Amino acid sequence: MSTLEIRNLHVSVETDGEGPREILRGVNLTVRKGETHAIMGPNGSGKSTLSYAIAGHPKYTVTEGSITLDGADVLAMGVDTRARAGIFLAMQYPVEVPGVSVSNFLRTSATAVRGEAPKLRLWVKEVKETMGFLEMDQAFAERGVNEGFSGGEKKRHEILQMMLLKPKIAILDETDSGLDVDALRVVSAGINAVRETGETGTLLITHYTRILRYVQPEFVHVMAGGKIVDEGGSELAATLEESGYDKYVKVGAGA
Ligand SMILES: Nc1ncnc2c1ncn2[C@@H]1O[C@H](COP(=O)(O)OP(=O)(O)OP(=O)(O)O)[C@@H](O)[C@H]1O
Repeated sequence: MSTLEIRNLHVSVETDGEGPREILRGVNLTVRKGETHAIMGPNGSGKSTLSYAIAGHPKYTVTEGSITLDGADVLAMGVDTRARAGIFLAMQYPVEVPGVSVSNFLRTSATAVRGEAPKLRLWVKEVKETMGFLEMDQAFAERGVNEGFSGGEKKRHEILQMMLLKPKIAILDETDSGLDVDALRVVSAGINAVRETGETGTLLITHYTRILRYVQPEFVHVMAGGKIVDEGGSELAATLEESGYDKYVKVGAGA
């Protein structure tokens, strides 16, 4: 069973001129295959830092603790090895890659992750069908990656990648932000389609409960001040909608 285990994770970021700053201060989290976890929390609590640390962003240094995937030391792996091991990050702000078409990007990514090129005819069919599922115009396949895409189109493209790459662990960093109602419905359907295979563990980072009406997590974790300060089931998300994060901000800052 695929399991991502994070133990006592401390992460620092290199600041401009002020040396390293500790952002994560002892995060513990276990995500198993088939499970959906939501990480919620106020601005600046460390949610994106957690996602970057798992994916291997070079600006973030793990100073203490461990991350393992099926027992293998993720921290000893480079970014590309992590992706091949089955870790996928849908970024909060997807970057443009001008001059690289979506179709080339997707096929190259799939070849790298699978270790061999997908059979062309089957691959083309799969990409077409998945784009259809996500209600994306097929013309996107020939456009530069994220080049001139709207915010919502970028997020659909992230989910398209996830559906095609079929990761063991999918980290979705604010995939819901900036989506209109229709895009939210379609993106959520994509997340649920992957989830229903039972093969992927999902870490859904969000501020809002809006997406959790479509994608119901079994586990909700609240992050504040670089730590997980509360945990529960989907009922916790409903409580947060009512109460906000105020009480957690104090807990996160205090300890
Ligand atoms: N390069 C950096 N230099 C200085 N501070 C940084 C840097 N990168 C991140 N931080 C700080 O780390 C904290 C956590 O940021 P992070 O992006 O992980 O929070 P977040 O919970 O994802 O926030 P949001 O919900 O607003 O996206 C913030 O206070 C942020 O300013």
